[in-house]
Amino acid sequence: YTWPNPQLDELERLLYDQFGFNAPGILTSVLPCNSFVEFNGIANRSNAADWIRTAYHNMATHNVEDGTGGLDASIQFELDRPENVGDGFDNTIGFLTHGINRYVSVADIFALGAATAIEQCGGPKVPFRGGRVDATAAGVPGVPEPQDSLESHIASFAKQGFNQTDMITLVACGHTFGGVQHSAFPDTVPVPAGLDDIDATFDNTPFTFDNAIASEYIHGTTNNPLVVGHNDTTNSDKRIFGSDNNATMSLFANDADLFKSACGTLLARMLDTVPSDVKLSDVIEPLPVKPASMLLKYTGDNTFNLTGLVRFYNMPESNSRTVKFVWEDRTGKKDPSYAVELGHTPLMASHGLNDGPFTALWYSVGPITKNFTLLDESTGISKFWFEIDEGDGSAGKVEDQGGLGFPLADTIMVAATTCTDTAASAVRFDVAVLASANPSRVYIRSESLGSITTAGGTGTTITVIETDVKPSENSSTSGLYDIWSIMLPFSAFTHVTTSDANVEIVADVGGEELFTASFFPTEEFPNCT
Ligand code: HEM
Repeated sequence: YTWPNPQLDELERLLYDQFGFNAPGILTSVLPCNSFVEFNGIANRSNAADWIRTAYHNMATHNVEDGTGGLDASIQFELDRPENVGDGFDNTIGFLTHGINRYVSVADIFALGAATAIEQCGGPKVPFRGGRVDATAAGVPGVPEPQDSLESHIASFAKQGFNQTDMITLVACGHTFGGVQHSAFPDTVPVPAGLDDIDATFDNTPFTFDNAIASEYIHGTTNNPLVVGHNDTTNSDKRIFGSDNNATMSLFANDADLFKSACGTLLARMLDTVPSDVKLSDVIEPLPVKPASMLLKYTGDNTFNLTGLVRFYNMPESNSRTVKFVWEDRTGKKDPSYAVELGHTPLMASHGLNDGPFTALWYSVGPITKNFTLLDESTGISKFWFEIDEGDGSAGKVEDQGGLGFPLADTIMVAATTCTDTAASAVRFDVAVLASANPSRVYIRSESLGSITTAGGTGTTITVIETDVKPSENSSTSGLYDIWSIMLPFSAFTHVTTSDANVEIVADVGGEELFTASFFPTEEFPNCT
């Protein structure tokens, strides 16, 4: 995709900036994979298993015939059903909803959580698409249960869009993690004397993705409580795994790579099973060159202050490299003076999922001592790109998004006089508006989180808020820019999130939507005096 795209930028960041510099750190709370969540002291529980099971149970009520159900976060309202017994769903919802905002739905973070758990804990790469839409009520029931017959399981998976081989595969891919808990399935997992609860694992490696689920089953060494449980009625894995005379499970037992790649494909299909009116994005690949938080501030003394970062994906550290930030002015003119060298220290490195030995390096827009670049108000900026010189005699390289450049409109920007009014629990946004651009509308885009409570549970809602900014009296501070202002209460943009998607300023100019980078107003700007 092309930068900037607030939704895809945010999802890309959650996927690929997992560790190190500027990492949001939401999804890595799955680590370590044997992270034992203290649920009444039950060993063998893990976030990874819970996150994967939650995604499956949410998806499992999809109906291919009428296109309803799928990964739509409706599970939040379905926790009173016998088919959703167990505390793993609450655990997952509690963790993962920290990562939501107006660009990341609850359903997307459920899918991201499952994909990350699988990949970080030894599993295949699960190609990720974004754009899931949250349901606001429970869907129809229909998650398969262990006591159901094989015929009913085959029919249930067919309704979800999976054939019998897919069913065997998907159950094995899921049940390579975790196990069955006594408290949820007392009949299936009896508790030894002296213990309140136990978790009987599906294989001997419940915290990692591997083909032990298949090899132990095929070699007759399995303790899987859904295969060798004392009550054959609930031995659903036994019936499912054996339903093609063990053909599929034998293949998986003998070929770990085959199992891994089959799971990569099917788990991606599982996560991409959404109501038919939802359109998912293309698979999100890391952007090779990704600007982040490129925020222009209007200083009022004939300059703009530009802060921001750029991430170069898969770039090794080098002492001899120089990276230049080069721009074009408001009118599209270039000039040798429109360039500045970027700052970098070896600490400015990050990495993503465990799918290869790569590092991403970050550079700061401006020398590291200042971390900003001053631009001239009279000439401004319209787009930028990067020029990389490895300092080893090789030819320099231009990174300009395939010739497009990276657009940066100076039509609207936040003014440095923006401030926090603690007494009023609000932020006064001062917005510098390029008078000649004559925008038909300027507004602040933010969100508020709410909730819907039903008999089956409480779900989080994300409401986008648009607050219009109006021209203020005595607003003109220079011939070029006017300052428009609005007070916005904290309630419109503060909530539990460690993501940096917070507010942005948007302008409609000649039918085009221009927007600033997202920023945290209360962090970026001082108290009003
Ligand atoms: C016929 C289909 C299935 C049945 C009957 C079934 C049944 C079960 C049962 C009874 C548990 C124990 C839950 C608990 O004690 O809290 C469980 C756990 C689990 N299931 Fe399934 N399952 C099925 C398919 C799947 C699929 C397709 C996946 C994912 C791809 C999956 C992923 C998991 C995971 C990861 C756990 C472990 C949860 C934990 O340890 O907290 N299951 N399943």
